[in-house]
Amino acid sequence: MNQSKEQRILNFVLQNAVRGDPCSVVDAIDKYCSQKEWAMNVGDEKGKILDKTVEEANPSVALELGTYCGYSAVRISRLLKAGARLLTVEFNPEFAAVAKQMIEFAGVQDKVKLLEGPSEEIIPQLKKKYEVDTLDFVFLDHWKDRYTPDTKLLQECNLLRKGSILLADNVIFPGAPDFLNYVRKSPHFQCTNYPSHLEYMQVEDAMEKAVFLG
Ligand SMILES: O=C(NC/C=C/[C@H]1O[C@@H](Sc2ccncc2)[C@H](O)[C@@H]1O)c1cc([N+](=O)[O-])cc(O)c1O
Ligand SMILES: [Mg+2]
Repeated sequence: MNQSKEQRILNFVLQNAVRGDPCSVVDAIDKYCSQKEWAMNVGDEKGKILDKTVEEANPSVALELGTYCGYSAVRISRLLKAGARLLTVEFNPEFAAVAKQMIEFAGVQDKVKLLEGPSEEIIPQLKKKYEVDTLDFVFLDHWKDRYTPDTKLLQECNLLRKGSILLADNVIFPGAPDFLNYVRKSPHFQCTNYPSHLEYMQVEDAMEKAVFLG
């Protein structure tokens, strides 16, 4: 049975990155996806915006929606302080299997918990089943039409606190117009837009930071 693109990306990492070195894993994925096969990793240009926002948040508990191959899970977790953790949600079992191996090869498995299932089911379980009080940082990079309902769900489940930082990928391309509308109009969020480019392409894109005001 022939390999998926995600398996080819993982194999390239296993052959070309250094086990236990998250930066080498991130660099290998970027090398493969810029030179061989495009894939929807956040990439290095937007990845640098992600890095800065994670450093600003300095989270004890972070959530990622949309693990895919694990690129941003590795990128985020490499910046986490001792004892901090990232919960990442993926509902496609093939992608989750690749991401699990990517996370373990990078050596960040003690910081990252991959939760398999749809975000709308997992978010309401975070407090009781995953012992979360509130989230310090949330990276939204899953289906773009889920950004708004899941942001509302995070609020309804009391998972955000004054100062919680949400960062959304792709608000220009493929676009998340209803999310931009929702957070920019809401009195509960202070928003900042970070223009950038689509990963590995010369297409305009942007990330949106939305800080919860309580
Ligand atoms: O479509 C995009 N991303 C959707 C991502 C989806 C990821 O999240 C889950 S969906 C899910 C659902 C519910 N809960 C958890 C995960 C999918 O299995 C995939 O792993 C996208 C597309 C482009 N592009 O150029 O077309 C560029 C990007 O940067 C993108 O992020
Ligand atoms: Mg994306």
